[in-house]
Amino acid sequence: MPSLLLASQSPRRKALLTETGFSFTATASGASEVLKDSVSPSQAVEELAYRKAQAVFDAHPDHVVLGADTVVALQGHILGKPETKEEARRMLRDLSSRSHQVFTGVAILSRARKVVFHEETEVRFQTLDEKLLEAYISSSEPYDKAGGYGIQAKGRLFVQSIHGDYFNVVGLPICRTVRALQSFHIYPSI
Ligand SMILES: Cc1cn([C@H]2C[C@H](O)[C@@H](COP(=O)(O)OP(=O)(O)OP(=O)(O)O)O2)c(=O)[nH]c1=O
Repeated sequence: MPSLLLASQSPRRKALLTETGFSFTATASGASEVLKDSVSPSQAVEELAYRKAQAVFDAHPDHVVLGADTVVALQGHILGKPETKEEARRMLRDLSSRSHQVFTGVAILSRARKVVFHEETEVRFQTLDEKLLEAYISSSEPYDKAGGYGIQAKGRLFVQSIHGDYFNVVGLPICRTVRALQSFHIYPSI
């Protein structure tokens, strides 16, 4: 059976794959995440997922390599990870009382096949309570996450509704990923 390499150091992606029953080895890709400004959210996540997978595949061509990338998009504009408290505050205020889209791109590469796709989930935030917002941005949670929140943790306090694959928001669209991995003869154990 081919063995799976995850081109990611994201703790969420590792946990999602493990909980779903996959065995794999995780390795950092070191791929550049710089993109042209004109690129759309769906193009961005597919391109970055591909770069991450390709960087690891180049070093391990006998494996099946999976890369992924997640961004939040508000009215077509990409929100990455906030670097400062001010940036996190601004991002979360922008998301307040509105719907945004979470895009995750996935690339799976082997010698025999290449599969690249993205999944989109719509998330609506309730009107943010200023006290909760200040407490949230004073925690460490927003800073390694696209859009500055984590739906799987305290960030769920802001979420009014979601339409689409929940796991896509956390960082990996499990349903489509499982199907795609099957086409590489990689199956979860149950
Ligand atoms: C919106 C949202 C994003 N995120 C995370 C998923 C991704 O890990 C992160 C977006 O950053 P990515 O650049 O996609 O991934 P990463 O840097 O964490 O890991 P790697 O490049 O090694 O694969 O935001 C959540 O955990 N919860 C959420 O609700």
